[in-house]
Amino acid sequence: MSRGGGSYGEVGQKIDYVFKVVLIGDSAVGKSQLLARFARNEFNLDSKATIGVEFQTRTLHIDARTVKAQIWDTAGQERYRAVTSAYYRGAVGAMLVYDITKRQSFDHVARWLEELRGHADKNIVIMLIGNKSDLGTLRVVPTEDAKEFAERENLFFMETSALESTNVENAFMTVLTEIYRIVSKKNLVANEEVDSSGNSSLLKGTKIVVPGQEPAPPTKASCCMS
Ligand SMILES: Nc1nc2c(ncn2[C@@H]2O[C@H](COP(=O)(O)OP(=O)(O)OP(=O)(O)O)[C@@H](O)[C@H]2O)c(=O)[nH]1
Repeated sequence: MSRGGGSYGEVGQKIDYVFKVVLIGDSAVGKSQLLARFARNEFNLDSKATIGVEFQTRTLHIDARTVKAQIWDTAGQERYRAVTSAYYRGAVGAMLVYDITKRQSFDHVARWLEELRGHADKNIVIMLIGNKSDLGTLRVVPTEDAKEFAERENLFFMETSALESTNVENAFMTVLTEIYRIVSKKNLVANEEVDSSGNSSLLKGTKIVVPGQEPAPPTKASCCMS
């Protein structure tokens, strides 16, 4: 996340903030398709497993500010995953995804949360996502179970369908708006703490990504249902 003197986006637009948000969760729960839907409004039913890591960006406006959402995606499968610490570094938001038709993907959510909390900033905004809500007849994870888990763990929660484009925009915008809310509140209180490199440190302990200096990818409960 960043706030600096400002940089300019693809169309010469001034960027006020860059928010890094990571996608995590088991393989095949739909992380890449949620990203494709949010970043490009696309969906691919024959999506291949992610190998390594990639990110996509989308520039949007929150409260008259220009925010670049930088959404990172890695493989759910251990052997294809990116280097964990590098993946979480600088993240100010996380989407923890499970598949409402795969019990195991929900049972693993606690483990993902543990990894996330072990590596990411403690102020990170987390959204639990039950994806594939279009497959209602195959549902094995009751909405209530996930909602209770999210409330207990203090996470946002939504069920989405990347296929039908249900709640995808809502889920990402909720996280990005919450990040923005925290940042602007801190901004008001602290009137910007500035570290030795000149970066403002608005989320305590969070590494700030200066606009225009996106890191290269490493090599190798409130609830809403619509
Ligand atoms: N019915 C339905 N299928 C979906 C949805 N989202 C993703 N899929 C399908 O689920 C499969 C896996 O989707 P991916 O987005 O590749 O899953 P992933 O979590 O990125 O998987 P890894 O890269 O292995 O971690 C693909 O066949 C997608 O088309 C959805 O909302 N509804």
